[in-house]
Amino acid sequence: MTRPGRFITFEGIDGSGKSTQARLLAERLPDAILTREPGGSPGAEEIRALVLTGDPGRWSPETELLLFTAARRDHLEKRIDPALAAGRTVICDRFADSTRIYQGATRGDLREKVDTLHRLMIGREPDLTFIIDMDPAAALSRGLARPDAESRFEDFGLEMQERVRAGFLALARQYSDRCRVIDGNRAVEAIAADIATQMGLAAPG
Ligand SMILES: Nc1ncnc2c1ncn2[C@@H]1O[C@H](COP(=O)(O)OP(=O)(O)OP(=O)(O)O)[C@@H](O)[C@H]1O
Ligand SMILES: Cc1cn([C@H]2C[C@H](O)[C@@H](COP(=O)(O)O)O2)c(=O)[nH]c1=O
Repeated sequence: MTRPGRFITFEGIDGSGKSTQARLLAERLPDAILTREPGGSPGAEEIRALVLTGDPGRWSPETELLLFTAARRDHLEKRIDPALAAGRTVICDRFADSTRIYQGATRGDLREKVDTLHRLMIGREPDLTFIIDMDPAAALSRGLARPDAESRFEDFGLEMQERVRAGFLALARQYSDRCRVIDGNRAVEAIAADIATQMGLAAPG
């Protein structure tokens, strides 16, 4: 019988190094698929383009919540659930915790709606979540320096990043069974070694 795979997510503020660390972990696990949100399936990538590009004031927090949830539902159906059912490890760069923080507690105060939609339409929680925590000013300057920066949420600036960081730290306390806070104010290799230890892997060589 196939053993259901493990579902591992990376969360944190924009520019904290989530994608870098998710990729490095995926490279160490031969059975892993690496994916991201919003996106990860063709339909969800289309929704990503809709929600992350264009005028930052285009969507209300409520509409954003619906768009991110629709993208997640498609991603789950088409990619995450089939991979887990096949016994693979799924490593996802952001998942429902981002909705809890951005739409639920930062851009809007929609916690109840976020929880209700999650229960009705998603239902899945990660087995393990790495929250990459770092100084928002440093993360913001990293992000803004990237030529490919597409996260329009970076436009909301430092104060927003600080609120998001506080939100993720509070979430880590709330879901302490699955969340591990990782100090992201370090070199890439040191962070990767920390994550490898938490995973029970040998430090990267
Ligand atoms: N520990 C680190 N030290 C210095 N630079 C880093 C570190 N980790 C990542 N970077 C660089 O910072 C930038 C952002 O990294 P990355 O894309 O991994 O972050 P992210 O959290 O996924 O960002 P976003 O959420 O905005 O997509 C990249 O240019 C990356 O090379
Ligand atoms: C999943 C998800 C994401 N967001 C925000 C968070 C980021 O600012 C962008 C995604 O950009 P990244 O470069 O891929 O990190 O979207 C959100 O507001 N709600 C969500 O559910």
